Amino acid sequence: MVPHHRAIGDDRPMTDLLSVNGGSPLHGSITVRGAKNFVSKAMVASLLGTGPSELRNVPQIRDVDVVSGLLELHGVTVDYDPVAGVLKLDPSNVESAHVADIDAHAGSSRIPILFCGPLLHRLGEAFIPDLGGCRIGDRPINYHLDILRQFGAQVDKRAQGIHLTAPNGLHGTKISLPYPSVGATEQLLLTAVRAHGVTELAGAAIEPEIMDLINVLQKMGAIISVDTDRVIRIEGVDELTGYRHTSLGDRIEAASWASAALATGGDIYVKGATQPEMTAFLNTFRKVGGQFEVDDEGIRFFHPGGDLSSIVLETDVHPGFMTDWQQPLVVALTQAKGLSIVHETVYENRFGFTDALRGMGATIQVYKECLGGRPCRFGQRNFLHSAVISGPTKLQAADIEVPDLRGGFSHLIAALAAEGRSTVRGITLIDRGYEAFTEKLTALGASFDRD
Ligand SMILES: CC(=O)N[C@H]1[C@@H](OP(=O)(O)OP(=O)(O)OC[C@H]2O[C@@H](n3ccc(=O)[nH]c3=O)[C@H](O)[C@@H]2O)O[C@H](CO)[C@@H](O)[C@@H]1O
Ligand SMILES: C=C(OP(=O)(O)O)C(=O)O
Repeated sequence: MVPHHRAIGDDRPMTDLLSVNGGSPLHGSITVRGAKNFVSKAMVASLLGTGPSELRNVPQIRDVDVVSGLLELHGVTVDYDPVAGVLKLDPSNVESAHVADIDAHAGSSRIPILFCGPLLHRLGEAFIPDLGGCRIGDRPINYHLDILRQFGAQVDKRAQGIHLTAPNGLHGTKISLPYPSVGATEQLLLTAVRAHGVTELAGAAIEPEIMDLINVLQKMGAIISVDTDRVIRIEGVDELTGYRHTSLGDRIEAASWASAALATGGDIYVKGATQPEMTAFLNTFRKVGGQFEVDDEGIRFFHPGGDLSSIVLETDVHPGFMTDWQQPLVVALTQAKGLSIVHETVYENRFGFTDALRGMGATIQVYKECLGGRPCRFGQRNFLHSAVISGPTKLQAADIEVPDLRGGFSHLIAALAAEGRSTVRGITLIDRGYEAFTEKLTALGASFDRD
């Protein structure tokens, strides 16, 4: 396993506090590599292969470390070159891991639940630790467990984690998801590709990261078709090989830097950002008043000067405006003229990070009603899932604590936009999904200390 470090090749430990001297626009060029929400899944897929796999464009983020550790516990040989971004995974000697070792990974990320199908196929049983991930809602795993049961798995919930077996093997089935969950769709794919017979999933999520996982599985020998009506069909096969694949870029990281450019009045070229995966974000960015230029290698995002415009926005599953883009963009909306409305329809509790923004002078109110669009699943319940942002407001420096991955990056953007010296605590959480972000801040001319 490769521990996450301050910079590629630099193994000094990092502190958890960043002091930011804000108030200056970010200017310059940075690179984003592979998508956190794809790379981790492609790593799990390697467990299904009879031979080694090679994944390229792999970023040095903590979620890669976590999944590497879990794979190693199961006997997979992991060899990661962070400079080249090449990850080699050899599953030739997959074995059951010690339960105590697995439990030690409790709370580390949400990826362990995706080990179920591959381990059941490989070993006939799976031990899964309690999941982690961002606390932005309840995040139940009922769809995952229902899917696994429908394939024929027996699920035993324990005081810590879950234990699964498949005494009669796993068999293709017909499933309809009540909501197009990304994780549940991936669960189904990783289980169906080697199940006996045909599986059909209606109501599937079709995020670009899922499409790239399908690319990987097809390279391994799987037979998968995707219809335009969110129906995915998989014909199970007896054996899958390893794969060689280059990850798609991280569209969430790219949008986060774009939002930082807008909030600070700056100009950032994001090498590795790609247009097709960011259509919904680019439309919104333009409506707010940001400008962008797309070329073959990336996208330049910049604030053209003048006022930004307020907007009405709803987060949604792909191809809509994704929820993970919401938090960084809200910081930019504090600088837009007028009232913006943001309706979060994917997670019921993703506005907690606005408390700190209010403390910095932003005018943001959160409501339990579905504002600005259609009613969503959270409407008749007690969740503060709509926000009204009134701007522009001058942000003031403050001492803030990182609540979660995207909320933390948003706080960082706010600190960079605010005049004066802010302290941002708990920034190692940001390492979970933003590669070398302090180096990128330096490249963009930010003034801060991390030591
Ligand atoms: C590692 C990773 O890829 N994380 C992403 C993934 O999370 P993740 O796969 O966890 O998100 P889901 O798409 O599954 O969740 C969407 C909604 O479905 C609900 N749900 C989900 C599963 C379930 O069994 N029951 C249930 O009710 C969730 O509570 C949530 O309200 O997709 C999200 C939506 O694009 C992104 O925000 C996350 O960054
Ligand atoms: C919610 C996120 O990730 P995770 O599912 O890993 O918590 C995210 O990347 O914004």
